[in-house]
Amino acid sequence: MRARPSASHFVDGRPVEDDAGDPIDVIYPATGEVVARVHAATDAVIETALASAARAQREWAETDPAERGRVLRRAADIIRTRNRALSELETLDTGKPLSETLVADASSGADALEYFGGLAADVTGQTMRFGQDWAYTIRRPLGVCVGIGAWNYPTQIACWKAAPALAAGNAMVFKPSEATPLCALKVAEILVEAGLPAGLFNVVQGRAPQGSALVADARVAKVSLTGSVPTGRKVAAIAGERIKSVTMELGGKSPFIVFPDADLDSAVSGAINANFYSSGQVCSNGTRVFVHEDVLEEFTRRLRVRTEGARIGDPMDEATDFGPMTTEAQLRVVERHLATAREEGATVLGGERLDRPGFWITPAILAGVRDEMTVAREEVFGPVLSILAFREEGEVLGRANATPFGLSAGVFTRDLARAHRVAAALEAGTIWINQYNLTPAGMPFGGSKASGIGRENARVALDQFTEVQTVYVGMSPVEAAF
Ligand SMILES: NC(=O)c1ccc[n+]([C@@H]2O[C@H](COP(=O)([O-])OP(=O)(O)OC[C@H]3O[C@@H](n4cnc5c(N)ncnc54)[C@H](O)[C@@H]3O)[C@@H](O)[C@H]2O)c1
Repeated sequence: MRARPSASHFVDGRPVEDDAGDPIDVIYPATGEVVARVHAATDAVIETALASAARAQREWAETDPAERGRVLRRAADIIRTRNRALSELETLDTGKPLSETLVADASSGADALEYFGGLAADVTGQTMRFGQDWAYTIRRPLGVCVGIGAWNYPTQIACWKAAPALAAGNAMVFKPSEATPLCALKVAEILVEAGLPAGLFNVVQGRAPQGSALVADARVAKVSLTGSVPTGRKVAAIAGERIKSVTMELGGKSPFIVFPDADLDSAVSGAINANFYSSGQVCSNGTRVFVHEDVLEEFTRRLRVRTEGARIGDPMDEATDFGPMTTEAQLRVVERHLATAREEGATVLGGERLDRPGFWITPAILAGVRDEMTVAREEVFGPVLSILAFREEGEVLGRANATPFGLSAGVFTRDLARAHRVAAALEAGTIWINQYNLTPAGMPFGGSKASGIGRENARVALDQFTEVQTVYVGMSPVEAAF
C-alpha cells in the first residue's frame, strides 16, 4: 500500500519538492510498511512559504469577508464529497480504523470550515460613548500565523487551525507532525480548489527545527500548536521572547468521575470512548476513571466484558473498531507505563503486545490504581484506562484537581445539582456531563493550567485570530494646559 503525495510541501498554491531536506518516511502503523517518503523543509522552502503567505495575506485581509466565507464553505463541501478517500488517507497516516476516520476526521475538518465560513462575515467591533466623544473598535487579522500539529488528528488539526485563521483574514503556514505528514497536504489542495488564493495556506514538512524556525520568524504574528506540554513550553518561550500571541493545545490527565447514581452502561460507554477511541491517542481522554466504591465492582465487570469485545484488526476493514498505535515510539511509551504501573502495584488487565507486524497493543484496564502512581500522574497517550476508587464528592474533587494538567473532565450522575456543582469545581477547560469527548465546531475547546492557553473552535477562536484596534473620536476642540 502506498500513499504517494505529489510532493512533500504545498507552497504558494502548488505542490513543491526539495529533496535536499532530510527524508521522513511515512509508516503505515498497521503493518510497519513505508508507504511514502517526504522531505523536511529546507530553509528555501520555509522562506518561500512565509514570503508567499505575507504577500497573499495583505490582499486576503481586504477581501470581502463574505467571499472568504464562501471559499471555506466550498472547501467543506469538497471534503464531504471526498470523505471516503480522505478517511482512507487518514487511516494510512495514523492507523486509526476506518470506522472512526469515516465519521470523525475529514468530516470534523469540514464542520470547522463550514462553521467559520458562516461566521466570516460577522467579525464585528464595538462602539462606546464618552460624553460627546466616542470610540469604536475594529477586529483586524493578525497577519501570518503558524500552525503546528500533533499526529493523532492530522486532518482535523489542520482544519481547526486553518478555518478560523483564514475566516478572519490571516494566512497560515502549517507544519504537520513528522509522523503523519500526508493529510494536511490534501487540505491545502482542496482549499485552493475551492478558490483560496495561492499562498494563504501553505504546508511545510519537518520536525522540531523546522517548527521552531517558523515560530521565530519575524513575519509570523501568531502560533497555534497542538502537541505535548514540553513542546508547548519550548514553542511558547520562542513566541514569548518575540511577543507573539499563542494558542496552545497541549496534553492532559483528565478525570472521569462516576457517581453511584449514574446510568452505569452509559458511564461504561463514556469510559470506553474516553480511553480507547483512536487507541487512546486523544489529548482530552479521561484516563483517571474515579468510580464510587458502591458501583466499583459492577462498573469494572461491565467495562471488562465490553472491552474484551473490541474488534481489533485491519483498520481498513469497517468492522474493526480498535487499531494499532500510530508510532513505534508511542507503543514503547505505553509498554513502559504498563511495566511501571505493575511495579507500583496496579493490576493490569489486557495491554498485551500482539505478535504481528505494526504497532499493536490491546486495550489495558488498570485496577487498584492510587493517586501517587506514575500512571495516575503522567499522560500516557495510549489505550490505558486507570480505575481509582472514591467515597465522597469533596474527596474526589480534590483528587481530580490535584494535577498540573487541566484539559478536560467528565461527570456521570443523574443528580442535576451535583452534575453542575461538580462541573463548576473542576479545574478543566472542557467538561462533559453524561457524555465524553464530543467536540462540535460551535463549542470552545481547550485547556487550563499546563494543558494550554486559548481555545479552538466557536467564536472565541475567531477572536483569538484577530486583534482589537481602537479608534477614539474627539468631537470638541482640544484643550491644553499651555
Ligand atoms: N489539546 C489538544 O487539543 C491536543 C490534541 C492532540 C494532541 N495533543 C497532545 O499532543 C501530544 C501528542 O502529539 P505529539 O507527540 O505529536 O506532540 P509533540 O509535542 O511531540 O509534537 C507536536 C508538534 O510539535 C512539533 N515540535 C516538536 N518540537 C518542537 C519545537 N521545539 N519547536 C517547534 N515545533 C516542535 C512536532 O514536530 C509536531 O509537529 C500529546 O501530549 C497530546 O495530549 C493535544
